[in-house]
Amino acid sequence: MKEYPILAGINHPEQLRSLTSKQLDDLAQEIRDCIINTVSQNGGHLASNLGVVELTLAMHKVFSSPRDKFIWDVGHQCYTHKLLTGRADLFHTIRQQGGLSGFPKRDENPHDIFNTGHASTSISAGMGVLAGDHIQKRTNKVLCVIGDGALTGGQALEALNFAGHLQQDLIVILNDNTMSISRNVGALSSYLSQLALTVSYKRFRTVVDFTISHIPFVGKSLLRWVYRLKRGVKGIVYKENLFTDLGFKYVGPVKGHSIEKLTDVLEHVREIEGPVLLHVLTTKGKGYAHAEGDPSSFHGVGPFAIETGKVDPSLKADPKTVTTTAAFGCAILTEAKKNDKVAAITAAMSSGTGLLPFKEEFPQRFFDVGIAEQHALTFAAGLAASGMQPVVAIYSTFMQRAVDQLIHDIALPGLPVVICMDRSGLVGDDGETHQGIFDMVMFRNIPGLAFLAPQSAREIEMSLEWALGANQPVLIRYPKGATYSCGEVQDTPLEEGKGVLVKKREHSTILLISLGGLLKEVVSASDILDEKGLKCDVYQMRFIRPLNKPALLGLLQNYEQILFVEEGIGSGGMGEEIAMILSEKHSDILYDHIGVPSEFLAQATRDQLIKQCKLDHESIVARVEQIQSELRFSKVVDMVKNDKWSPHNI
Ligand SMILES: Cc1ncc(C[n+]2csc(CCOP(=O)(O)OP(=O)(O)O)c2C)c(N)n1
Ligand SMILES: CC(=O)[C@@H](O)[C@H](O)COP(=O)(O)O
Ligand SMILES: [Mg+2]
Repeated sequence: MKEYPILAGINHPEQLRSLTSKQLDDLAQEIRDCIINTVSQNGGHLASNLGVVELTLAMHKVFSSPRDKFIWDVGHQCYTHKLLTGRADLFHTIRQQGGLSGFPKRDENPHDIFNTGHASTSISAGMGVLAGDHIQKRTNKVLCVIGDGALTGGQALEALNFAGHLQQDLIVILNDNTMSISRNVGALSSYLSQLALTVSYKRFRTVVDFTISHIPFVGKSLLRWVYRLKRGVKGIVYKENLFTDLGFKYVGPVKGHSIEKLTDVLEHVREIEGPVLLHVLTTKGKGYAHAEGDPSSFHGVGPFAIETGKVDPSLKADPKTVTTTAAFGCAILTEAKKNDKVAAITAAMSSGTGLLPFKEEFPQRFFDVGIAEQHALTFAAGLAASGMQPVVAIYSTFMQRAVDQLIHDIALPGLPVVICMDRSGLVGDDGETHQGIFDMVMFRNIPGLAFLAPQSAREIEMSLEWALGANQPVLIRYPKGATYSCGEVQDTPLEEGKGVLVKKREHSTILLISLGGLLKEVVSASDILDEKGLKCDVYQMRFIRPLNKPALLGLLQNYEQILFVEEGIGSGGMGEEIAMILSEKHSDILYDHIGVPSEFLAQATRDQLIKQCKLDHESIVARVEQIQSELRFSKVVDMVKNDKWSPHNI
């Protein structure tokens, strides 16, 4: 911390109160440098964090955290808050295994009042905390910081509705940088831009006030006329707006990069009774030219070189590697070229889900609905009801938002909506909130829904083609990162309910079954086992539902031992279903299954998490060997029991 002398002296945010204005500005610069340096090494949400340095400093100066409670929507902008609340020393560990989380976490620090990661929850949570504090006769303040992107989420609007009704002293700070991950979209976003124009209006008014009012005789009436004209021309409502209509007091818009100004405004806001919305205008990426110039690319980044803003060449993926995201982006383009009914929908994740090429080529059939997963699914259902073939591209973790829409609006009426879930399985450094490990246990038993799990680029292509021809709801899940293929055998055409035997060895008695994004680990394990003299085959499940049970049983009966490996929660997962299918017919086959433990998994790299969950190739080998030795042991016991013991018999 030597390079950040002021920051190093801050152990508690109260200390900010003794700093001069100049020291606070210097501290803001130190914090920016610290965030840029750390994120350039660990990766993280750079642009969003750089945008709220001054706002966070002013909040901590005016209010008394943790007595006053700060709730950060999404939570990806909490780095300055972490740095000011006794975590500066550990900041270099952010988003790393065993280190600080990239999001607020209650069990990490008492200043983290509420865990976040998924968008649009802060106002609901803040209302709950405030109502609870009120009942318990506490007099603290509750502040929710929500971005213009997160405000597009339905839950945020439900909460505004409730806050306006309850009329408790909630402070909502709207951090408006006109950006979601990509440029923010929707009527609300346009409305906020209109509202933001009142800043220039106010400045204009000050100048006009002074000059016109000094004109003899006509000055005052001319001034009134100019105000009217200005309002009329830009359609600006100066005081009343959507928020005041909902029962909030509205303050702003305020420029968000002067600590002094923000401090003044927050001191004023602190005294207001009833719910208040402070509208702050910030620049995403503020203070780092590369991020200001391209805030989308610097929203969430991996390690990069500070000078150039580019990824360190030594860390770049092999250019031949095709990611699952790119494979899907390519596949949907191919389908859309063949079929003009194919439409694509994203909930504010056009870049992350690989839909940018589609958006470019078919803008009429592309819909970014904002951070609104529930709406995305029911909107897709509506498109399907009108005869279109909608494809929703979404992260597995965000599908959790839309379970009822999937069941009630899509599966129940059997509407042909295809849902492509990227980042299914272990995602890594975003941690608990973003792991895509629940989708299989949540969705594998929904009637009428087909569910596929491709691995290679060709399989992603075939799965989408199959789904669009199936005339039923279909879910397709694929992992984060590179596609994986065992070669030509994996290009075998897709057959409903069946997988593919990707490794076949002579006289093998062991079968490894892979489901999800772990085929590479499973194949490596089989190679190691083969070298050790344990012959095993590898089967890749392509369908989670429907399953062709006779075909599956026909395959399974050829083996003495089967190990099922899935990248999803093991308890209640497919491994258990296979156990049941097998036990009905072949209870003599030794069967075991491994999956992700039923736990919330904190941040680490994807590879570290695979190891931690004992799903890596070494752990798979160890598991097979352990079962083999148990098998040998039970054979010996049987022989001894039957008086047939001989070392040559095992
Ligand atoms: C439910 C949900 N959907 C999608 C996301 C992915 N996501 C994270 S941040 C973000 C944009 C947020 O924009 P905004 O609230 O304006 O914050 P900014 O990054 O501009 O500071 C999105 C879409 C998420 N975290 N949660
Ligand atoms: C905070 C958030 O939800 C997103 O920014 C998410 O971190 C994106 O993940 P990817 O980097 O995998 O697209
Ligand atoms: Mg924003």
